[in-house]
Amino acid sequence: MTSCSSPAGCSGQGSTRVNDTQASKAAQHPCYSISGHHRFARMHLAVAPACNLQCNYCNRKYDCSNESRPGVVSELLLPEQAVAKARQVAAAIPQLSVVGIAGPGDPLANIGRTFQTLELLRQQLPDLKLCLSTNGLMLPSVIDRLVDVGVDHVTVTLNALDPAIAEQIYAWLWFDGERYTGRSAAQLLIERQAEGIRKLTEKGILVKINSVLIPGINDQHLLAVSQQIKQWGAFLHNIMPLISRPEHGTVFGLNGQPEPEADQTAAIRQACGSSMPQMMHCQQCRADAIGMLGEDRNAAFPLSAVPVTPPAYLPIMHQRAQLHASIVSQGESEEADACLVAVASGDGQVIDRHFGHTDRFTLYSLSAAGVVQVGQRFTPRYCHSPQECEPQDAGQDMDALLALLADVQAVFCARIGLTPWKRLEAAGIEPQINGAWQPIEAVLLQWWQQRKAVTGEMTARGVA
Ligand SMILES: C[S@@+](CC[C@H](N)C(=O)[O-])C[C@H]1O[C@@H](n2cnc3c(N)ncnc32)[C@H](O)[C@@H]1O
Ligand code: SF4
Ligand code: SF4
Repeated sequence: MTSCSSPAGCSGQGSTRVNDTQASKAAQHPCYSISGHHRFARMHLAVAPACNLQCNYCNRKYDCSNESRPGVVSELLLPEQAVAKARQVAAAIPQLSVVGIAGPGDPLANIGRTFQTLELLRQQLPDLKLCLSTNGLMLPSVIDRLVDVGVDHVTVTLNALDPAIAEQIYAWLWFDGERYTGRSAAQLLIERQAEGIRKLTEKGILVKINSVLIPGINDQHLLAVSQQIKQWGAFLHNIMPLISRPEHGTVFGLNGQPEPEADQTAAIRQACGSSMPQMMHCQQCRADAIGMLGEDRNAAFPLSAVPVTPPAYLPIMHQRAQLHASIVSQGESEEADACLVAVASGDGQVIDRHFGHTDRFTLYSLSAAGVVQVGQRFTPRYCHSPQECEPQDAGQDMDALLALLADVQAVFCARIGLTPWKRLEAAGIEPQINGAWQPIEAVLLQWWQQRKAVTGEMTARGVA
């Protein structure tokens, strides 16, 4: 399996070692992986207008289709509109791998709209990575919901650990129906951010920390931030230069707070790189950006042009899986005997899930490039308890599951009932339980070598 020791080449002498599961999760996220950013696309859904915090560098009232900076959008979307648009974009941009919510306000200050969007995305686009960007104030309250809906990348903006510094950055916040200002607001925010980040990393969610570099306020403090987030298990640090123009109408812009020079940003990133891998390729995107990083195709997808009846998704998903398999295995998966297989695993290391109980399958491409993870697909669950593992009537949900997996050649799981076993075989998909409780990579490699040997023998004997 492809492995790396830092977030795919991001700068950082003191890179924490990254395990295979983390590396595979990051590889297809254009922000979390430097090698992924030329090859995979992202889409931000602007469903979250409100915020529970006021940063002195942010003004979301400013809306301009030509301007590219965080917090700016052309159109706000309702959850259903956002998901319809995501389906349209998924059909038009096959490199799409991630759909995220990054504002224009804070996703967790709009909890109803945010989770409705995430749940609809999970149901209708079961293979796309879900991502979220938040100030962290409400994080501790929603960790389990994020895990349940399958969000596995979260960005938290953490500008300071010291309340004396933080109170210069934030004007006020709302929490539990109360307004906080000054030191007490700063203290509360930092406590909630710390708790949220620790809980996310404990759950195995990849956490990226954004820190806005504000000269004269937190520039000397970001090394301490980098060191602390490493302790908390964050994956990547993204130091973003402050954007502070008077015409944006922010407190900092109007007060003449200077933006950092490029060499100051570079020097601070380099210093922080001794603690944490640094993101160097952030484009400080709009909250409705679409496409590869550095490009924004949002203008090509106005809400007025979103089809009322979106195209059927599964054929689009199957085609995209072939493309992504070819990208992650550097074209090797296009060879004749390359194939896609699905694995039921909870921890991404061992085949440990029952076919009928797993909430997701991990897809692997087997080719000359070896065993390479291609992504995940969330299941429409058809069996909800061990007593139900042999459904008398393998009906709708089993049909949906077979449609989800129609492009794979084998399914590896720890256990499977007789009825689904037969249904898989009838659909031309090989059920495999021989690798139960064993490491995924070794099992897949062995299966693939045996398969190649059999295919080679048949070819030699002239069997079609
Ligand atoms: C618009 S926010 C939306 C998500 C969430 N509310 C947050 O603050 O993390 C996305 C990112 O843009 C950053 N940002 C907003 N205004 C900025 C500015 N004027 N200069 C630099 N970064 C900015 C935020 O700090 C955050 O990391
Ligand atoms: S938390 Fe995010 S959306 Fe809210 S004011 Fe700060 S930057 Fe803007
Ligand atoms: S703002 Fe930076 S981290 Fe966020 S999507 Fe754009 S490139 Fe990625």
